[in-house]
Amino acid sequence: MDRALLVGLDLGEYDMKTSMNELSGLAESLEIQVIDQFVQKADLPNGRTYIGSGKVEELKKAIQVLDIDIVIFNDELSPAQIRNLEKELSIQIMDRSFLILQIFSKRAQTKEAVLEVSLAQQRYMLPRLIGLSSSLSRQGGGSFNAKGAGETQLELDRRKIASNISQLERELDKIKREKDTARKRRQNNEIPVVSLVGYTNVGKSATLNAILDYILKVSDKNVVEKNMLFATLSTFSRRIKPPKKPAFILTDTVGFVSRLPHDLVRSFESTLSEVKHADLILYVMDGSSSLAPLQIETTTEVLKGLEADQVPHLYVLTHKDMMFTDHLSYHHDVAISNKTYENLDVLIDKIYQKTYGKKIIVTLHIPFTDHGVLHQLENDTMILSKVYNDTGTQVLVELYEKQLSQFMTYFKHEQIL
Ligand SMILES: Nc1nc2c(ncn2[C@@H]2O[C@H](COP(=O)(O)OP(=O)(O)OP(=O)(O)O)[C@@H](O)[C@H]2O)c(=O)[nH]1
Ligand SMILES: [Mg+2]
Repeated sequence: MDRALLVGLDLGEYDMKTSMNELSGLAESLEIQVIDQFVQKADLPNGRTYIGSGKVEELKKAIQVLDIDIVIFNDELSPAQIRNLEKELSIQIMDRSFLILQIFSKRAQTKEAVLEVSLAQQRYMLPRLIGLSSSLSRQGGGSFNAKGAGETQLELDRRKIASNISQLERELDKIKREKDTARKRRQNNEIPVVSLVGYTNVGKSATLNAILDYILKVSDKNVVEKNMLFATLSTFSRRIKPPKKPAFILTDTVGFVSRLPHDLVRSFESTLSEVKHADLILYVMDGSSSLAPLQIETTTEVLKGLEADQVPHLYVLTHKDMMFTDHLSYHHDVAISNKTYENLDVLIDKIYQKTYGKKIIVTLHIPFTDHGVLHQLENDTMILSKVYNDTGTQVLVELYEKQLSQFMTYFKHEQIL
């Protein structure tokens, strides 16, 4: 197991303790052992080495005394900063972006996620090749033509990466087009799409599983839910059709973390485009965590970047079974438990109100010739009464406002409640 030192620069932009703890969690999920943390207060990062020269000296000593293998920085470093730090500390340097990319790379399973992570990694690498190649030629050292050979190699590497990037972009574009077609087909069916979004490990996948189990009585779990960062890296959609109600599509997707690497968000365009086209977004927060408000801030930021912040939404707190009462003061529409299923019915009700509108009671007249319609009403609405007459069936049904358009030709009148 690699032994790591974490380094953070406190520029007063965010809560340092929380952020360093999160970095520590990220490192641990790559099975890196965190030995100690260094935080320096500063007005600006040092252009050459990110932290000040005094701190670099201090780090050098700590690396020896604590027998450290990697130094991890809580920020994205410039190519020059990586190169200079590597030179001065003679040790492997990782920045926050690289660390997150590594985790994604380890977790990616579907073809789409694997391609997206590779694309993000190649995009991250391209401007950093100089740093990497200088450390390579240092290792090779001594050759009389080292500099020239290094430059040629650099050019070759650069071309290779650029060609990988366009290859990956092409493959992902193909997947995205297929998904667009599937989505259009769904939109034509007018089934609303509801997307679960939020910070990593807050309970998005668990919410999908709980709804499947509670509403549909499908007890075999459908998506992986795990107490680990970035358990889900691909989108998974399930059609949810409770008895006597219309269907909707529920989509689980990749979780966020604060300051997600820009390359990563850009590369996950195909996966995240689902969110942008959703009819309703469920902002999921862990109600048992004091970090919930911070997590929702991050989620809102990412959604803004995806131009998905205008989509109608609901704030959902999970972990109600483990929640401190004061956390109920977090702004939310519903607090649920995916363990006891408390309030899942409330959540479902709210999802219907947001996607299908309010409930109404109407009288419809279905001629005998359109018998299939009665069957559909039995399935998708609540039939309150039925009277047969000479020409067909007069039915009193309770349904959602937006369902009515399908049955408009049979409409007689609405009952005012
Ligand atoms: N007690 C309790 N545990 C929950 C609840 N919701 C989720 N969990 C647990 O929290 C952990 C994380 O849940 P996931 O559903 O995997 O989280 P996620 O948001 O999908 O995470 P990523 O896929 O990493 O983005 C799992 O161990 C769940 O079983 C809840 O309401 N109560
Ligand atoms: Mg998940």
